[in-house]
Amino acid sequence: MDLKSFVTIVPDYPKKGISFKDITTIMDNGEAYKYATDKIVEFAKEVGTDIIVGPEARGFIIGCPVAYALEVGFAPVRKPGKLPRETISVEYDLEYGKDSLTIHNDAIKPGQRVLIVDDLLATGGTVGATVELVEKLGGVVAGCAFLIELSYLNGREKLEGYKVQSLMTY
Ligand SMILES: O=P(O)(O)OC[C@H]1O[C@H](OP(=O)(O)OP(=O)(O)O)[C@H](O)[C@@H]1O
Ligand SMILES: Nc1ncnc2[nH]cnc12
Repeated sequence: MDLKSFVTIVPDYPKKGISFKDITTIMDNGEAYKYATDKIVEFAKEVGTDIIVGPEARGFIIGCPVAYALEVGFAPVRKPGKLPRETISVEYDLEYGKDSLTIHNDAIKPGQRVLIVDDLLATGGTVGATVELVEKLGGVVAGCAFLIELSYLNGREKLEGYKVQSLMTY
């Protein structure tokens, strides 16, 4: 399947002046959504996965069906103040801004193999912070999977030494 044909490019994303890659047109097509999910499931099996971790909000949309298909758990990574129990947090840079991410401090068991899943790799700030959160809890990052990688932003440099899969590159 030509997954790229389901991505909608918004050339001048309002106010932020970036070329936005809209994945909602993958998700609202059952076949495309399943195809993308199945590809990440294959990668998850290859690297060995005990649990999926995904950053809000689009990481949930991609990560949860992968967890369901693998019959493993999903642990959410969220912006501060959203998770109800005790968390650990890490600061990170976005392509357009700065923020922190948090995870429940008991979400990952030490030694668990974690697949980090998100819709898109841009500067790598989000995934870099997510890797840090997982490792702080004693998890082993088995790999990182994305639908889209914006290679011109060099986010992969933040993932040196980790297994990375992107289904589409721009
Ligand atoms: O590699 P980076 O430069 O960190 O950018 C990638 C992140 O940016 C977007 O999320 P955003 O923070 O916009 O939140 P959203 O998923 O809630 O829209 C996207 O879903 C990734 O998580
Ligand atoms: N260019 C982009 N398109 C969609 N989501 C993004 N998140 C960060 N940069 C993005």
